Order: sequence, then C-alpha cells, then structure tokens
Amino acid sequence: MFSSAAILGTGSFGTALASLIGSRISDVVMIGRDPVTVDSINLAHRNPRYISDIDLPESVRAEIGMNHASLHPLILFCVPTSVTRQAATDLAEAGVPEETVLVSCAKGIERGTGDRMSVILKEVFPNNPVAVLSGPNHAEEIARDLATCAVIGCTNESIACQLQEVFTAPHFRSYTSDDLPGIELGGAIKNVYAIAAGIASGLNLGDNAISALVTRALAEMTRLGVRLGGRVETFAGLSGVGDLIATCFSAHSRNHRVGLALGQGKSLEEAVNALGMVAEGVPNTLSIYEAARDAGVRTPIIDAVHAILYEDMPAAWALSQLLNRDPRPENE
Ligand SMILES: NC(=O)c1ccc[n+]([C@@H]2O[C@H](COP(=O)([O-])OP(=O)(O)OC[C@H]3O[C@@H](n4cnc5c(N)ncnc54)[C@H](O)[C@@H]3O)[C@@H](O)[C@H]2O)c1
Ligand SMILES: O=P(O)(O)OC[C@H](O)CO
Repeated sequence: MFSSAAILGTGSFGTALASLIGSRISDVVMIGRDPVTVDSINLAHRNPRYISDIDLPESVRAEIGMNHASLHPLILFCVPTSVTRQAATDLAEAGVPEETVLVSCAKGIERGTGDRMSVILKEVFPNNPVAVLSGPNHAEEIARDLATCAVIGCTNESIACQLQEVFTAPHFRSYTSDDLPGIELGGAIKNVYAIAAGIASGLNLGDNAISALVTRALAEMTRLGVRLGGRVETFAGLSGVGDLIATCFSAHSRNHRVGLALGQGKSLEEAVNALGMVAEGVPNTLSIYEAARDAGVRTPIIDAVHAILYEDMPAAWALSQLLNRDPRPENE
C-alpha cells in the first residue's frame, strides 16, 4: 500500500477521490490554486466550492504548488484534460522520482495531437509507471459513499494490484485491465454522447429516442475507439457502456446538463457559464471530431453534436439529418 498520495486538483473529482482514498492512506495532499479552498480543506475539512457538504477525512490536507506533490509515491491527476500537459510539466519541474506512480483520472483527449492523457504523462515522465482510472464515477455519489465500480488501467500487473487496493472500499469495487487506450477512449468519447442525450432530453424527444441514441452511440464509440487502438471488449465494460449510461442518464452529469440547456434553446456560452464547472464534452467534441476525421471513421452522432456546438446548426435540424440518413444494416 502507498504510504501517502497527492491529488492534483481540488475540483469535484479530486474531492471525491480524496474522500475515497483518505480512508485507506494516512497522508493525502490535494494540490489547489485557490487559497480560500486550501485553507478551508485544512481548517474545516470541507471543500467550500465543490461537494461542500461532505466532511473530508482527517488524513486529507491541501497545499498550493507542485513542490508539495512531487515526493509522494502516488500522484493522481484530477485536473481538466486541457491543462493536464501543463500540470505534468510543472510537476516534472518540481522533480519526481522514477518509481512514483502517476494515475490519470481525467476524461478526454488533447486537441491537436489527439493524445490520450496517459500518453502525455508517459511523454513527460518516460520512466515512471503510468495508470488510468475510469468508470461510472460521478464525484457527487462517490463522495457520499454510494456504491459503484471502476477500472484501473495499467500494463504493470503488480502496480495495477496495488492501485486496486487503494481504490477499494465497502462501497467501491475496482477491476484491473491493461487496455489503456480502450479505457481512456471510452471515458473521453462518452462525454460527447452525454451532451447529445442532454439535448434529446431538452427537446423532450422521449425515452425511446434517448435509448436509441445511447445504443447507436455505443456502436459508434466502439467503432471509433477500436480504430484508435482500444479493444472491442473494453467498450462493453465499466469505462465504456458503464460510463456512457451513467453520463447519458444522470442529472449529476455536467455534460448532460450542458446538452439539456442547449436542447432548451440556450446558447453554448450560456450553457457553459451557467454550469460553472468543467464539461469535458465541450472541448472534446472538437478533439474527438478531429480524431475521427483523421482516422476516417464514420461518426454521425459526434458530427451532429459538433454541428450544434460549433457550426450553429439548430438541434432539431441536426436530429432530422441524423434520422434521415441512408438506410443501412444495424451491424456493420
Ligand atoms: N466530476 C466527476 O464526476 C468526474 C468523474 C470522473 C472523472 N472526472 C474527470 O476529472 C477531470 C476533472 O474534473 P472535475 O469534475 O474535478 O472538474 P471541476 O470543474 O470540478 O474542477 C477542476 C479542477 O481543476 C482545477 N483547474 C482548472 N484549471 C486549472 C489549471 N489551469 N491549472 C491547475 N488546475 C486547474 C480547478 O481549480 C479545479 O480545482 C475531468 O477530466 C473530468 O472528466 C470527473
Ligand atoms: O459530470 P460529467 O458529465 O463530467 O461525468 C462525470 C464522470 O465522467 C461520470 O463517470
């Protein structure tokens, strides 16, 4: 078991994971940017901005600055994917031993490179073990000890088992896998479909329509994810269909909430501003749309979300275009 851990990010997921691992590890430091948040975590054991009604374990404290993270044997990345590379670079400058285990908990791919987060971490820390954590894991529920499962991706079996021990609690069961591409791509791509499901709810399309959308989204996610390097069975697992269901049907999902606002006629700017948190599907609609184009994969649902978010296409029009494509077999 790890003697201590650092969590980069004092947002929703960082807070939920601090609550989860703080009962297993006696020294957990959250690295933040906001002095008010850091002080409140240290003095009141509560995060005033995110999931503010839960008490964090006594083992959890907070600091500002990567130098407070660099010497812990386990470091979790819980910052948005758009800043993961910068956070990793800042951390590397603080000096990290080669045996430190780095875990990406963020869900998205980098725009421009199409890199998954574990690829970025491997680029910045070529000699360190790198792992990923994903699954149907709404922070708000984990922090309240509501049951769920997750998958830990790591190619080193012994480290995967150590991480499994860290991410185990009476209400939290984790599995291991060595398919990092499949795990990360499922977690990234499902964010776009959660926006689509939110739009469908906002348009009051009904349960049949949303179920059909999510089913076709799984087929599309699998087609794209396999082309980008994931294994087909991973998309049928916790980080694939499991997380797809969680985000497409949950009121907790920030991506779903952005979609709902769009379906109800709000602009993207209004929807994002009203949310006030990171909805990875918004930037990732761009990065995943571009990755799909580069790979030559047919992705009509992602294309429709891209058109609504970035080409000013009215949601109802995008829907009618989706439904009126040429007929084809279900499985191809
Ligand atoms: N919230 C969830 O339920 C959940 C679950 C699983 C995975 N995730 C993933 O975790 C990642 C973080 O999501 P979140 O929900 O915690 O987001 P959030 O909006 O709740 O918090 C983001 C955190 O990152 C920090 N941050 C933002 N920009 C930064 C920068 N430039 N440098 C350093 N820190 C910065 C913010 O201060 C904040 O502490 C996302 O990739 C998300 O997909 C979230
Ligand atoms: O709130 P969302 O839409 O970012 O989803 C959070 C997690 O990815 C759910 O597993």
